[in-house]
This record gives sequence, C-alpha cells and structure tokens, in this order.
Amino acid sequence: MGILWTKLSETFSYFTETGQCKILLLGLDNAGKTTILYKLKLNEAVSTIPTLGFNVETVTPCKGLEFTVWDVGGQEKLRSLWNYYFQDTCGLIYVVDSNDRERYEMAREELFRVIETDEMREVPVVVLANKQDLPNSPKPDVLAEALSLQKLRDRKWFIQGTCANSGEGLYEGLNEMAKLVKDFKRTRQSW
Ligand SMILES: Nc1nc2c(ncn2[C@@H]2O[C@H](COP(=O)(O)OP(=O)(O)OP(=O)(O)O)[C@@H](O)[C@H]2O)c(=O)[nH]1
Ligand SMILES: [Mg+2]
Repeated sequence: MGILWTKLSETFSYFTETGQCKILLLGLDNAGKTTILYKLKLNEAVSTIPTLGFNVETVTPCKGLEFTVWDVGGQEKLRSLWNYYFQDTCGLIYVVDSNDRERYEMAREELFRVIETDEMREVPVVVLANKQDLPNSPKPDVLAEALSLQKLRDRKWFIQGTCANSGEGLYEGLNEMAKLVKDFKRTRQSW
C-alpha cells in the first residue's frame, strides 16, 4: 500500500456511510487519464497506449468509501461515446494536459458538452491540470481561466495541478473529489 493510500485513508476516516461512487475520468486524448488511473490503483507509473474503449478500476481508500473509476478513451472519434457512461456518475475528474495550450479551447468545449447534459447536472468536477512537470506547463489558475471554470453555476468544482508519473497532486485532487462527492450524495438523497 503506497503512501498515497495511507494518506487517503487517514483523511477519509470521516466517511462512515457505506457507499460506492462512480467516478468518471474524462479528458482529451494524451491528457494522462490512464496513467493517473494506474498510478492510483497500483502506485506505479505504467506505460500506456491510447485507450480505445475504457478501463475501470475500483479503489477503496478506506472502509465505507469505494470509487469505481471509469477511464474512457479521449480520442476525437471516441468522445461521442462518452455519453454512454454518464448515468449514475457521482463525480467527474477531468484531466487536461497543461502543456497542450493549443487544445485548451477544445478541452473547454468538451468539458462543457459533458457537464451541460441532464445526467451530469450538479455532478461535482475536479480538474487535474496534469503534466505540471513539463517546464512550459502553465499553473492551474491559468488553466482554470482558459476552461472558464468560474462560469460554472450550481456545481462545485476544484482544480489541482498534478504529475501523473510521480503522483504529485493526485492525493489532493482525490481528497477534494471525495468531499465533493459526499456533499453531492447528500443533496441527491434529498431530491
Ligand atoms: N511528462 C508527463 N507525461 C505524462 C504525465 N501523465 C501522462 N503522461 C504521458 O502522456 C502520455 C499519454 O498518457 P495516457 O495516460 O495514455 O493518456 P490518456 O489520457 O489515457 O489518453 P487516451 O487514452 O488516448 O484518451 C503517455 O506517454 C504518458 O506517459 C505527466 O504528468 N507528465
Ligand atoms: Mg487512456
């Protein structure tokens, strides 16, 4: 068990209700989604190939909290299939390659296309500004502006800089996702 999960277990000790949460891991191709998924699952920097379907892994950071994380391929021709994964989603982790400025606009459009659907209404969003290790990667606040995150209404969001290879920032991003999901589930129960 890596240090990442040890820290998560400590932080999540307040989760007493039994609950499984479906978490969607989306973003453009090459953003680093699969690298993140297996860093979380195995605490290893695996070598990846572009995802043509999906990967799904369960992660149990502590008793009573289970994330079922769906990592769906982000190539352009696959994005129209994302909709098939939306049902019953409790949280969206949206991964962006911070170094890929040319595609910020495309990343923004795809994010809004997802969250403006009925099924994703009010689902909390954690944006991972990945590849912070690359020297020209802008900081997360630059990405937040480029993605127009401040325009998000009726929805909680958070942005976190990450490096999937080293795992830096992943714990903080997941910690926040867990808190937002907990609030979201409470709200849903009162619908
Ligand atoms: N430098 C650096 N490279 C990364 C980082 N995260 C992922 N990569 C690399 O980026 C490339 C794409 O990573 P993937 O995890 O396969 O990307 P993906 O988002 O799953 O891509 P699709 O499956 O096509 O949607 C790989 O060569 C990774 O090693 C990071 O934080 N820093
Ligand atoms: Mg992938």
